[in-house]
Amino acid sequence: MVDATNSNVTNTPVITRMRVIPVAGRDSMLLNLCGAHAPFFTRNLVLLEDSAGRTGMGEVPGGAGILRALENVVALVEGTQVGRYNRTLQSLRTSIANKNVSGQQYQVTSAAEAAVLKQPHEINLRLENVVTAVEAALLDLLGQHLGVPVCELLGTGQQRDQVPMLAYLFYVGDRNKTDLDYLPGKGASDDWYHLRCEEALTPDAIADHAAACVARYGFKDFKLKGGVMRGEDEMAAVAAIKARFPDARVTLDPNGAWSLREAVDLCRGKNQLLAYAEDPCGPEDGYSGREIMAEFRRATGIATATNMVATDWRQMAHSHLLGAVDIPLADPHFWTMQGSVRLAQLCADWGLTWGSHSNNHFDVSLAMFTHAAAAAPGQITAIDTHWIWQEGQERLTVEPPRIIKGCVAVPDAPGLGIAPDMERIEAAHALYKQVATTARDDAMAMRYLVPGWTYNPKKPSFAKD
Ligand SMILES: O=C([O-])C(=O)C[C@H](O)[C@@H](O)C(=O)[O-]
Ligand SMILES: [Mg+2]
Repeated sequence: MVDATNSNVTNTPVITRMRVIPVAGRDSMLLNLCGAHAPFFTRNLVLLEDSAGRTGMGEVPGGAGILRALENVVALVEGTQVGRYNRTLQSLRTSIANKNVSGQQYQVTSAAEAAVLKQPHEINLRLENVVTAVEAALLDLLGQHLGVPVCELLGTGQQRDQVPMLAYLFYVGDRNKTDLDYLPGKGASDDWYHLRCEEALTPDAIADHAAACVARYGFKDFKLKGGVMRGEDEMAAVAAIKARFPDARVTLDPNGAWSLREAVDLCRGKNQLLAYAEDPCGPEDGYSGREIMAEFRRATGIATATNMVATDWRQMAHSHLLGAVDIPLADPHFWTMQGSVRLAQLCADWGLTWGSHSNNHFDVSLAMFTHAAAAAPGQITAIDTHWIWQEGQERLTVEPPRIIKGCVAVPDAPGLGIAPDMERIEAAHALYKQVATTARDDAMAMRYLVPGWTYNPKKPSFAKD
């Protein structure tokens, strides 16, 4: 019998250093139910160095809570073997679960998070964010050690060569009405790099954004962030996109801002317009978001997607019993890379469709999304990415994955297929130190457009009364 403790069977490289680096990047004035994105977003980066001289990378949402939790687990990661990554991740889970994290501050950056934080699942999400940052970097190192891409190490291995991404469109506020440090765009007036910094509040302007994205990235799928204008106006914007790109799959995500009645009235009979509806409604009148979404689905026959009401395994089980969600958006940042692929396997076997949610992110996360989606079996929906709002001006890697014809090609290179650009990382860290306290305060930015504005989860943020 082989002795599992024998050093001969555990001679993979050892983690010699774990660095946790909070970073910031620039953003446009994107509108959502929570307000308007401020000019900067933050992320937490993990860099793991091993005894073979390699570096592995992981990226997760920003915020002081995740940062502190990552710093607290450094001693559990340094000195461990790359090949024993599951053991290391398990020790992280145990350590974090045993700590009382409820007293820590968590930075709310989205309507989806705001809704989630009202529920006890807050702690799970944070735990998984912390685990994912280390998991991604460990898998990156293991892939490099074995000479295989990360997607080969997930689930039943690589399922596709190309990962479809969607054009994630937003209404954009007028940065000139603020004294905040938003960057102006560049290039020709119809180019995406220019348009993404300009006000876009009408269906025509949104369709122009869609066209500019198609010209630059070749997307075939679109998502409009709703919960901003009146529901009718947002549906008109979807219709404007569809009029320009009749074959496109388009969805709208008001982050549960509509009541069930409004959602049904807006969407019933609109199957030609909406490929699926993302969180059209949420909890109301004592019924859970899952129950209300199930009613919406029965009343309209339109498939539903969510990153709000089926965000962990327990919610997923209830959601499935109710038939509430067709497309769980299993963002690997809060499901973990392994967990997200596990959910994809379940989707393939149960007749559901896997997809992923996103938040503003850098190129490390783009690579993580790509590998998780590459390992997702069966039919998947084009995955969310905010990268189009950063691409061309932000990067932390030497050569970020590229979106071409609406897809990212799965890298053949070992690991995540990316390499850190330390100069860019140091610059993003220096920016973080300048802006961390105000980054992604969506209400603050919205108050420049609507004085005295406050968040109401059931009222579109920019709709006139
Ligand atoms: O699908 C979603 O709900 C999201 O992408 C959440 C994000 O935080 C989005 O609302 C945003 O970036 O404003
Ligand atoms: Mg969503």
